[in-house]
Amino acid sequence: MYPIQLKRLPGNEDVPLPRQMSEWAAGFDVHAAVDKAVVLEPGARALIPTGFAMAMPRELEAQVRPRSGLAYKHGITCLNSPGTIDADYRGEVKVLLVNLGQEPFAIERGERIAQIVFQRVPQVILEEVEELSDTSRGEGGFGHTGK
Ligand SMILES: O=c1ccn([C@H]2C[C@H](O)[C@@H](COP(=O)(O)OP(=O)(O)OP(=O)(O)O)O2)c(=O)[nH]1
Ligand SMILES: [Mg+2]
Repeated sequence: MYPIQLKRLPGNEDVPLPRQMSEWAAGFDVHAAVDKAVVLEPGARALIPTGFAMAMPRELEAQVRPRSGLAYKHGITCLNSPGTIDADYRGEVKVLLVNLGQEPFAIERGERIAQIVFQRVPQVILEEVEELSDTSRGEGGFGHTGK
């Protein structure tokens, strides 16, 4: 169990903090902290505040992912999916939504707009070399094994 600290930002006492909607849910739903409804026209995008900031252990990241219901019913998804929240980020968590549907969509205050999933990030060291190890794939990629 990793401790995650959530800080509610001023003026957002009425906006729920992220929460699981079922006991074993991987994602914690996050809520829109818009002052008034934001209408996303088809093709438009908007950066939606969530009313909280957080701190997590260094070995974690949080991914901001779309909710499948909003995507399926309304074409609303996260443009930069999955969004990356770095462990050292202390600003307000925001969700970059885009409307890929055919109709305008209103995002209301308090509405669940996305979900965050916590992941462990391996610590790595990058090193520059002259040669890479041989493999049977070599430089093949982008469909070279067939359709
Ligand atoms: O969906 C997102 C994606 C990012 N962020 C915040 C947390 C993250 O740590 C920071 C930077 O995100 P990212 O590294 O994806 O963006 P960048 O364009 O590389 O910005 P920066 O130069 O600030 O790293 O923005 C969010 O609140 N929501
Ligand atoms: Mg970055």
